[in-house]
Amino acid sequence: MARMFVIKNLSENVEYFHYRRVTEEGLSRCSTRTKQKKDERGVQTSYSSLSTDNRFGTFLLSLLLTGFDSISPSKVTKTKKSRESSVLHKIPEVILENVNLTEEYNIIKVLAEGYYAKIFLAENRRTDTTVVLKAVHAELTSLRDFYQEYHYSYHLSPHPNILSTYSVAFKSDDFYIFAQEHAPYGDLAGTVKIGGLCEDFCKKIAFQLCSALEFLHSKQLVHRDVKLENILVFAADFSKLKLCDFGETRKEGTQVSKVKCTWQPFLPPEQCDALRNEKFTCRHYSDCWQAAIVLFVCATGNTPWQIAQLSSNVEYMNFTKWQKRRTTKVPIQFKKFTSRLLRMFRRLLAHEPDDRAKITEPFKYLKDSWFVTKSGQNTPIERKNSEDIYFIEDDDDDVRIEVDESKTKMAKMLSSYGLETTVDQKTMSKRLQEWVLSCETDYHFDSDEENF
Ligand SMILES: Nc1ncnc2c1ncn2[C@@H]1O[C@H](COP(=O)(O)OP(=O)(O)OP(=O)(O)O)[C@@H](O)[C@H]1O
Repeated sequence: MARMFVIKNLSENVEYFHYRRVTEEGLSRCSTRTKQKKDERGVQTSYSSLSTDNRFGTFLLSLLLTGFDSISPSKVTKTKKSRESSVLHKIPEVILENVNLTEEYNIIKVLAEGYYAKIFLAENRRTDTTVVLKAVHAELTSLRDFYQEYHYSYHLSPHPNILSTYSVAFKSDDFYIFAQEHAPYGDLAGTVKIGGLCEDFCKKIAFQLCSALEFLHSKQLVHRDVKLENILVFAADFSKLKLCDFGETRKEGTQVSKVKCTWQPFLPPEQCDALRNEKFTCRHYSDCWQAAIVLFVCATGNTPWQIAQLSSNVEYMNFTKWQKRRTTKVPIQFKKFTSRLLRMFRRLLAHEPDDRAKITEPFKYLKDSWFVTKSGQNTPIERKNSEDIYFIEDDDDDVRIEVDESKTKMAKMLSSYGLETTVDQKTMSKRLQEWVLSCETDYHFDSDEENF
């Protein structure tokens, strides 16, 4: 009984600890979120506390005590950063309790099954709570790797766009298992249709995905496997999404090898040529690349290329030519996008990792139009009255958009006086061609064209 009391208090303190972390990050919705987690975890904790007379109790205590580090009075002199990294980057050694899965849970169905893991929708027989159990094949995964995934999943849970993981982890037969909340609409891969989603949905996805990744990056963590299958949907209108699967998550700067069983079109160029076990440094720029590919797929229903390899892929080669302004021809698969969104893709999909924009880049474009309208117009809608800072950049793209706007205004004014200003593009191109051919100098066209 006394032990149960201790655990309950500890779990409350963990909630307090999470609350502190969330507020320190300045995240909104933290109080409701914390309350919700407390309810969810309350149920789970009661399950855990019933089993305290075994080794799992010890492991749980050590986990909870790790969380305590940051509020222990003896550690108050530690800086915020070192406190966080001592909790987040220290993966404790654990011994998992053996649980009879079918005795404890009623397995409702298998949600997904891969090479390494099975995902069950299950109901706890004692508490009647529905949870998702991620069961990792013990033969194919070391206990340390399993626990690392669980540790990151659990400690990143406070963010509203990261899947909540409960304080329940155990071993059952050939599986290491931990429990998470259930996403009723599955993952993004199952919801993105041919042709892609509407602009509004794409923006919601961009905001939530990048918020989650920004949170990870602020903790010096890199997800490394950002793809549609790892973004779970909680609302049909995409107003609630959560990032999951932290199995490949590593600390920034560590030596890693290629993610196993990954989908090639999502690999950043610097990883395409890496051999299977070749080591390279883990950098957050790979998440930026993958997030851009996710957004591209959401917007179009396709990946922009099969592999980001200059030597073997024409689509990627054409894209880099345009990106480096060696041609003004926008790659066909990007034609759907406005100049603003093209700019975002150009910056997030930079070939060199160091040239790539940060994960917060998409936030700059949330008030712009993303898709070219049917009439072929390429003008951002909400710019005119927008007071946001995103347009006050000293950048050639923005200057150009200002010019476009002035042109539109001028055209409107002239047409109100009966003056037609529309230009026949074909005639103009022909005249331009003739003029170029008539010039003796070998002209080099700069990229200062419509889509930059
Ligand atoms: N909490 C959940 N709610 C609903 N569906 C889920 C949940 N967790 C996982 N899934 C489903 O299971 C799939 C696999 O989950 P997850 O990525 O965690 O497993 P994995 O074995 O690490 O996958 P992979 O290694 O192939 O990326 C997800 O793409 C999703 O469709």
